[in-house]
Amino acid sequence: MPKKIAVLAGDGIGPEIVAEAIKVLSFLNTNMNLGLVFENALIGGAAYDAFGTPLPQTTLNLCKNADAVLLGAVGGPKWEPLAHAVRPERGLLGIRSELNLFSNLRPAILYPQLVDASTLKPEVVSGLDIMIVRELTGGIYFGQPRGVHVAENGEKVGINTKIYSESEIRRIAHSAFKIAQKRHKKLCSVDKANVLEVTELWRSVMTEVGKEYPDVQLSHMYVDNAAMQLVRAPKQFDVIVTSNMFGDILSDIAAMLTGSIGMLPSASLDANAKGMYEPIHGSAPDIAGQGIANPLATILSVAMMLRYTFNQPEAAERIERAVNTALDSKVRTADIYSEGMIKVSTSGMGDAVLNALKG
Ligand SMILES: NC(=O)C1=CN([C@@H]2O[C@H](COP(=O)(O)OP(=O)(O)OC[C@H]3O[C@@H](n4cnc5c(N)ncnc54)[C@H](O)[C@@H]3O)[C@@H](O)[C@H]2O)C=CC1
Ligand SMILES: CC(C)CC(=O)C(=O)O
Ligand SMILES: [Mg+2]
Repeated sequence: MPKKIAVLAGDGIGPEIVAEAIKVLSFLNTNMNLGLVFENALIGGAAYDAFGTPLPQTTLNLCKNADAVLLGAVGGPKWEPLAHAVRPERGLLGIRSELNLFSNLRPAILYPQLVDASTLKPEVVSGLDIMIVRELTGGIYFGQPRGVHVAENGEKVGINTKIYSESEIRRIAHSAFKIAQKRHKKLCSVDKANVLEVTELWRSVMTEVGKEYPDVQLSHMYVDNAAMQLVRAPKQFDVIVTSNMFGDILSDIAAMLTGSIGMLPSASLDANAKGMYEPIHGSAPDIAGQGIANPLATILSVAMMLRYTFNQPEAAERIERAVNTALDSKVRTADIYSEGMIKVSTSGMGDAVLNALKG
């Protein structure tokens, strides 16, 4: 039975980086007889332009019937004048929510070849390997009420609401503890429990769930301190678990420790590890169409897909080793380039990974 992958390239650099990931995955598909089939669909601004909605029903149906989804990125200045409800980003939030992808894994690993590209000193950052577990279908990006209203005094007010139920916190807690058990057994829950009641609940549920995982050392940290600690001494962390918006922000910080936001992949999983895989960055309108975007985050997202959804650890490791080999050969896209390296385009980097895979 073939396994179907829905491919949603999206906007901006999305199509450029997804093309490289598909190049790599197609090779492995044939070489290792993985039985994968691909089907493309529109999401985000591209879908809005074609159908007037950022998440067409046909795209949603395809994703629901697929075994996994590969996504590039959505959004861009072209769609910013639109009402929020039809903006590209709502298509992304919609698909995450419709597919119940509550557990977003964002590993931040510094490849040794990129130590000089990190914003931190080598002694602070070399060997960095942390996992951010971000709750993805709740919190302030989804809470109601939302919107801009005119108050009784005639003034406009903007409203977003951060809501978490106990069950939402409990399920992301279990995801994070299970991941920590397979790593160094250290979990740091990041919240703002000193100010926000919703995260006071977050902290108490984390502590309660922690009793079921006595082998994992649980700590708590306020998000402002966590942002600071990530750039002061990031190797103190093993696994971080946090809410939707805090995880969004902290993972962009963590990305720069690895040299570039173009290096960080992600897996967004439901309760059965059916998932959507995407780089953590956006559609990078400032460099779109120039063929200079770094495709490694998307290629590494495909490795996560093979590991988490298709249970093909050997195929995943082959991709990760090939990325290592490509970096050993000194090829660098502009975002991770330094003196003495060989500057390559988006497809040049994809080719380097492909050639490494071919051995
Ligand atoms: N998952 C998604 O689809 C996301 C979508 N967005 C959307 O993307 C659009 C642009 O957002 P920004 O805030 O500019 O964030 P962004 O992540 O798209 O770009 C931030 C900076 O990082 C650079 N960058 C990003 N990916 C790169 C790559 N692979 N290689 C080299 N450089 C890269 C960009 O050139 C830019 O200078 C917005 O519409 C935003 O809403 C933002 C984040 C995630
Ligand atoms: C639409 C945004 C929530 C996307 C984003 O910034 C992310 O998921 O990292
Ligand atoms: Mg983000």
